[in-house]
Amino acid sequence: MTQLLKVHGSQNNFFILDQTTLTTPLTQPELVHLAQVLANPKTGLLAGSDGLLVVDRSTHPGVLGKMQVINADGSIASMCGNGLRTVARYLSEKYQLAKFKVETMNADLEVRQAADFAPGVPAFAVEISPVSFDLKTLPLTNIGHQRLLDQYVPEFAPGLKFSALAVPNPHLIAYVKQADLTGPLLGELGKRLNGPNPYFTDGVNINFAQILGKNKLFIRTYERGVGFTNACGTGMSATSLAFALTHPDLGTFDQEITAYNPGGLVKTVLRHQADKYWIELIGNATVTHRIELPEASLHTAQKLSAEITATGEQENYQAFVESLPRLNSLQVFGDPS
Ligand SMILES: N[C@@H](CCC[C@H](N)C(=O)O)C(=O)O
Repeated sequence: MTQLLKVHGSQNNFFILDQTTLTTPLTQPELVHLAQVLANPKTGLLAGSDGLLVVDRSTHPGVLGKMQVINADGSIASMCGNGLRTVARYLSEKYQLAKFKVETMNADLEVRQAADFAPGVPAFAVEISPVSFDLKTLPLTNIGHQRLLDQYVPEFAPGLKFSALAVPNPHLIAYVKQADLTGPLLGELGKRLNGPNPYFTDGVNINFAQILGKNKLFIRTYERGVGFTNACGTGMSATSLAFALTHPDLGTFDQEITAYNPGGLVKTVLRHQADKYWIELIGNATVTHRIELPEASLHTAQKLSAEITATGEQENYQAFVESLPRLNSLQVFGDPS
């Protein structure tokens, strides 16, 4: 029998599979197929997920493990901030370490255990980097700019100013009024820029943020490869950085920014050294279920008959979100699993 974990960061839900525990590790096509099956609310376990986080050994010196991110549609992402916190917790418990590095597609990133967010709500802090404003790295083409920071792009939506950056996965950001945060525009733009289009040829994560005050945002994300999620860790990191650069009176470096999202909240801390930016993302790393199933069924992703045990952590998480201020109709207070 093999164990999968169902986890979340701000109710951005994932399964974790540790390839090192298998007699025969899954091939890459098997992993992609498994991710699609597990994520699907009909074929998956526990109402599906936003993706699969694959843990493996790292060959890099001084790095404890490796994370691969597979989106719900089977596409591969270079990073996942909420997911990295949960992988950090998994590796921290496996190796009894509180601070270490995890290999991701483009960088070995620092992670550390943080103070619990609330009773029974463990939290981790993870490094989000490298950051790039060069539109070639997203890629974003055919808009006549090399960088996009708080500029009107009528091709995307008239009347909104956009910023774009890679952290290193691609993000498009707009600061909006509450009507646009909850209205249909984000979904329409998300579908358009993640289908065949001349601008984001590899798709993009789109973040609409409402400015709530000094160092305070509410962020809703339409994710590439997924659709609407309860939260996107890299999205909240990128949106916090763009906030401080475009609204320096309201967003500050080296201080905590609170980023509310439909699934809860995270804290971000923006850092800038020489010409380099990076972000510390701090938030819950919750394990909701432990799932035992035969290794063979993982290879085929068929007949996923599993023994599922709830950990009880979701009740603690729900008590935490219930204590948050009611900000809008997007907030998820029910049980997502
Ligand atoms: N939910 C994630 C981001 C996952 C990857 C994204 N969909 C992409 O394709 O870039 C996060 O918490 O950062």
